[in-house]
Amino acid sequence: MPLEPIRVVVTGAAGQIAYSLLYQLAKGDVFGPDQPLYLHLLDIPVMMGVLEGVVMELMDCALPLLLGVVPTADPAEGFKDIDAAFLVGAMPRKEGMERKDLLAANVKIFKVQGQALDQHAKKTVKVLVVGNPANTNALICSKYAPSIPRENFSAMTRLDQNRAQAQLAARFGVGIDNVRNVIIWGNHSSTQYPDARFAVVTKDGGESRVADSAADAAWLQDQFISTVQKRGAAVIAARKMSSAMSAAKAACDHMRDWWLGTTGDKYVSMGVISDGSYNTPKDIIFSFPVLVKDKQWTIVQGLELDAFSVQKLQQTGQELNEEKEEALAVCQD
Ligand SMILES: NC(=O)c1ccc[n+]([C@@H]2O[C@H](COP(=O)([O-])OP(=O)(O)OC[C@H]3O[C@@H](n4cnc5c(N)ncnc54)[C@H](O)[C@@H]3O)[C@@H](O)[C@H]2O)c1
Ligand SMILES: O=C(O)CC[C@H](O)C(=O)O
Repeated sequence: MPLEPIRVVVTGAAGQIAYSLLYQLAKGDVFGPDQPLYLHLLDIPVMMGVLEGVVMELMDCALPLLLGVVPTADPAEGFKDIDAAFLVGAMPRKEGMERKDLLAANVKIFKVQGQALDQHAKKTVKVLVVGNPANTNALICSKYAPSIPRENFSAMTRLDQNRAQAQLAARFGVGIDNVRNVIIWGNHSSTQYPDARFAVVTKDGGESRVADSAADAAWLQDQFISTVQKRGAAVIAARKMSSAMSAAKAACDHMRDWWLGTTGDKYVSMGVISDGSYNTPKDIIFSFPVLVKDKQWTIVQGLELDAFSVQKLQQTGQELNEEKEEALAVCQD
């Protein structure tokens, strides 16, 4: 039986992340090689000319799964009957800015899009927020879409997870697939806590916990964490533009695992609504290790936190609480 087509929206569709993302979506990398889809491309009116070019290119890719494209500047049309949403459209930060400096500029976009999702999307829609500050934008989006379950909103920390996994693979001299269960806790910001204490490396046919390697202990606690925390800024400094290819790949990884499920005991990090697990503040979008089955995520429980980790989780949780307060104030203006 052929699968029913789905509708997927990408906002910021004329921007640089979308330029990498759309091809991967349209060729079946995320929803599966047999899943036909319609792509809704939302951007702002001034970008409609550029978007026309993107539509031409998608057509010229000649991809069998892509049944149609809906380019628009109207959120009502963009979010109509949507099954999955990639909310990318927002201003990226420039050199010297913190991601939270974007808050005032970007958070109102997510209020409007939350309202449009609430009115026009399917109630089962899975929403991935990429635009920064991603965690707080996701929270605001969910707040303004009260008819959609809060569990259906997530923020992207998969790029941080991929960065952490790549750092470990390079350090331990193994392929990327031979590293699993590194965790990103908290905010997609420089307070995030990349945690390798439970990460497992497969090498020469055996498995070992990276944390058991005494030779790497200082590196893990220091350079590893700061490299991952500051990687976005390092890319901006080098490229003079924020990460795009790797961000698009991470968005695909995030949504694919949410849509199709995780495998075995291999967990992934997603920014999701906090239920207070691991003593984190409730009702913020906090990145946790999760497992996914039947399109539902559950937070991995029972991981032991040492004093260092407790302090790191507190710090990033506090930043998210502060962002939340500021965002709520901006939305009331
Ligand atoms: N979570 C992450 O890991 C991660 C990684 C990389 C980038 N980002 C963030 O993703 C966002 C997009 O980055 P980019 O490099 O693609 O930026 P970009 O400037 O190339 O593209 C952004 C696009 O969004 C559009 N846009 C602006 N307001 C909009 C609105 N209200 N509705 C629809 N579209 C709108 C713009 O017109 C533009 O085409 C930034 O906020 C960036 O910081 C997040
Ligand atoms: O703002 C940034 O840090 C750059 C975009 C993105 O958040 C990233 O992690 O690469």
